[in-house]
Amino acid sequence: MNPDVIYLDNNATTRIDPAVVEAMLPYLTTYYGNPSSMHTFGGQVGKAIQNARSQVAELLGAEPSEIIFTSCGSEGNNTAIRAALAAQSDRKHIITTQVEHACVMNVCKQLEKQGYTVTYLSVNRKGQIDLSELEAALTGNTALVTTMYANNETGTIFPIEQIGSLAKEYGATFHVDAVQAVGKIPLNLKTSTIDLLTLSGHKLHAPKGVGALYVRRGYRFRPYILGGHQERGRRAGTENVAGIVALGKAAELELIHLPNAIQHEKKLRDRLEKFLLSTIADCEVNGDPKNRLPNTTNIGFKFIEGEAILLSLDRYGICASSGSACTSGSLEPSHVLRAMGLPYTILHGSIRFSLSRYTTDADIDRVLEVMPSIIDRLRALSPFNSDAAGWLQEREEALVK
Ligand SMILES: Cc1ncc(COP(=O)(O)O)c(C=O)c1O
Ligand code: FES
Repeated sequence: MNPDVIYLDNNATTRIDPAVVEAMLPYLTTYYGNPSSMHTFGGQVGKAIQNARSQVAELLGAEPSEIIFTSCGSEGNNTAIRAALAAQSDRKHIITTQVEHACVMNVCKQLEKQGYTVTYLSVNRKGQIDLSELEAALTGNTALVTTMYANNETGTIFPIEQIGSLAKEYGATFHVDAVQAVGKIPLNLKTSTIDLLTLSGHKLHAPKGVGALYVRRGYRFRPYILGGHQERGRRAGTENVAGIVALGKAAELELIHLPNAIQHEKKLRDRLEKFLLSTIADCEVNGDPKNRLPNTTNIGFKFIEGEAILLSLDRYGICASSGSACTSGSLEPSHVLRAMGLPYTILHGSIRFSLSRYTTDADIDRVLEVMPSIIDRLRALSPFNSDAAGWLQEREEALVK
């Protein structure tokens, strides 16, 4: 591990567990056969894939036959949405939320151009949806309800089973983007209303470029990538064997680590949050404090730019983020925080710290040591740190009302 880096950006990606690297390496060197080949050399690789399938299934409380390996979370989400629409091709309505990841949002935008109607459920100041808005939107024409399990930016967890029960009442498919939930909180799909669920390896200490899609047994699944017969004809393409073995191992390790990791991350996250809120003026937590991932905190510091905070933290080797990795750099305020209706002054000054089981007390101590002076310095430089700021905020609050 790079000893100079304090890595608090685990919702963007995670460190690969050394045991995962060890498990995958033989499939990049010795066992390079094609799992579809007839010979024993290829066949043993096929067995490794089946083993990984069982490991991923076990983490989710699913059956191995319910797991399809994919190349990433984005592929899983694209596949799930298209599969749901193909399963009920007479229905032309989709329900999603205003805070989804780009790989759901942009598919929905495209589907609108292709004749589908999409309802984007709003969220409140905590980033929570209103179930009555969902109920009012559902009709017999709704093919799909697709929501995330937990938000990548704020960690807010949606009431998944309640959403699923409503979707079922109207015969709609329920797809969940659980990329940020798997490996962070326990899931049990045995007793769930979820039909399709997406996960991504690089968010749970496996490498980038591998993921999985859970498809409930009996679901009329239509493949998205057509070609050979891999994954029982449900996802064509020669398998990323090393990546799949890695994902299997990472899933197995999550089952072992999860209970302690939750306690560990929550304790450190809460300490970080409490200290910052009590020592720095004009800052607040964005998200739902009661229903939130244990590893995530998103904090808005009024009157300064989040990007400036990140650059200052970067000078100390501290990695955090604002918005999501794929939209950062655009200087556009996050669509998630915007949908939550946050005032302009917080919207631009919000940053996310996301922890993992590798985060240490010393990491948090270092952040606490440097943050107050970073914020003081930036506020002293800020053109908003004057009467103008108060005026701007009042004007905005008046507009919101
Ligand atoms: C909520 C959510 N969905 C989907 C994705 C996409 O996953 P991947 O990077 O594996 O394509 C991400 C990752 O950034 C995410 O945070
Ligand atoms: S690809 Fe991960 S945040 Fe966008």
